[in-house]
Amino acid sequence: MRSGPSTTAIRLTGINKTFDGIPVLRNVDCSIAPGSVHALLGGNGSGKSTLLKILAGVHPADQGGTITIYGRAYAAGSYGPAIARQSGLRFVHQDLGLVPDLTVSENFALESGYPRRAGMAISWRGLRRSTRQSLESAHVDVDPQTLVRDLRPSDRTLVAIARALRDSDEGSHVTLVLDEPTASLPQHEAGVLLEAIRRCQSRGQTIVYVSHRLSEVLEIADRISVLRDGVLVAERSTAGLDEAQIVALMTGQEAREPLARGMPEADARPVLTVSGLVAGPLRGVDLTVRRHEIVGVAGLLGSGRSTLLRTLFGNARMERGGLEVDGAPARLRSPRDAIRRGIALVPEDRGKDAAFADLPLWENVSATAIRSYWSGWRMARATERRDATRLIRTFGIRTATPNAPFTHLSGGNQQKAVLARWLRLDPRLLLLDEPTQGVDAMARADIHELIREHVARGNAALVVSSDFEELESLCHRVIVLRGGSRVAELTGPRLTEAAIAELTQITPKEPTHD
Ligand SMILES: Nc1ncnc2c1ncn2[C@@H]1O[C@H](COP(=O)(O)OP(=O)(O)OP(=O)(O)O)[C@@H](O)[C@H]1O
Repeated sequence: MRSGPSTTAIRLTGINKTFDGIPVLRNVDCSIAPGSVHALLGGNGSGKSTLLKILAGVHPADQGGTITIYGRAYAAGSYGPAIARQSGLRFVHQDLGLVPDLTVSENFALESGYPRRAGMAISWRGLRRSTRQSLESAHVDVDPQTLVRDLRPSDRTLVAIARALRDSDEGSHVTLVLDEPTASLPQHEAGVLLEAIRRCQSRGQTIVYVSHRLSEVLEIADRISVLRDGVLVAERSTAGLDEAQIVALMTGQEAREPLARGMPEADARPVLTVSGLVAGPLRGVDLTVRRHEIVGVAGLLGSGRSTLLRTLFGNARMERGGLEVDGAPARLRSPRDAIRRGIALVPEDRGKDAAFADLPLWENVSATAIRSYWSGWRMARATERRDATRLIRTFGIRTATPNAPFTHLSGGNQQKAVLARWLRLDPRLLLLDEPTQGVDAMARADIHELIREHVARGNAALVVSSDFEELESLCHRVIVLRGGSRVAELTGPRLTEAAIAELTQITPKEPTHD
């Protein structure tokens, strides 16, 4: 740890934030020690991102609080992005802000500008050199000439970190703030990132870090601060803490036991039978999903896992193969065909693919059922709204009002809303792509329970997830895809997180896109 006069890197005192008259952060006091890894935890919607945005100067806090960085105090109301930057704060947000079709150096130049030679021509060599230096000093082993889209996911995050740290001088006070850096990474790639965080810490940098992966937090963080409904309810060392204690801090209640994974009958009728499916990267995949069954699909990026779901939802062209739904041959040429056959898809990117971002929450929940409110000459809007409001309650979606725009909901609540919308159609086959990415431990348990209840009613689910722990705890069976082929199936005692991780990774080099 660096020696210096200040025993606190960042101190927040009396921070309040109100959106449209609704308090989101209430009198938050929080201290972060220099050279520590400090995790900011809390359920979906508890106020973590809002607090980080206040620290970045993106959202102004309400008048009255103070932000102190290495001994310099700023009134929260007059704090802004320039002060954050001058004070050595560097942010990496979840959507890394990298342009996939530009090279790593060009992405660096987007923020720092292009170096110029005399005569004002861009010095491409100078740009590559300075980018290489920044990557080397952050120990990131990536060629500056590579296109960002060709990098593996953990390298993209490392590049974003190196870019954030690029002009931070040795010995200066730097605080790296990471908002859910491992949320979209498969477990083995998350490990690479945690290593990078440890290296930053060993160089004396302070790291503030938001994550829902509690095992990871216990592995890497020195201290945690826990927000519950906008109030900071605990700040303590991770020494001696376990996951159940953290969940109890986040919820104010004892941790719940997960529901048992009931086994489907071996001779249950197939809901879906796929034979010899060829589509995009998929090279002849066979698959059966039965009533009462949750089947997981594991594979690295490029294995074909998302193409499989898209094809089954009529969103990607099936080049060859056979498909049966409930024992009858099916041709799924569009999502409409799929929905008619009782198939629903909850996609991975709920912001882009799944939601009507500007519409209120209740209309988003209602979107799949609009026709049932059309009575020939007018829409029964009041009934529609009342039903949606009931669903919002049943699904435990936390919102101040059903009228809130979808984008104002926190990540986990957005995911529950999208799930609510599809489950109300009672689909025979529910397709889920990364169902709990960015979702807190409690909402994750709720979502798993909703999926289990749905299949218990005689339906089936097919789940793609990079979170192998999720596949182990949720699924009855997991198939492993590699390079477009099905290479293994795990059931019973062989279905473990470790076995899935090993089987997905055997080939070292695979394309990076589905
Ligand atoms: N721009 C906004 N306008 C109105 N309300 C907002 C806005 N941004 C966030 N909120 C509300 O503030 C509360 C806190 O949201 P925030 O995104 O900080 O939660 P979070 O702890 O980061 O959640 P998650 O873990 O799901 O990302 C939520 O109720 C959210 O709906």
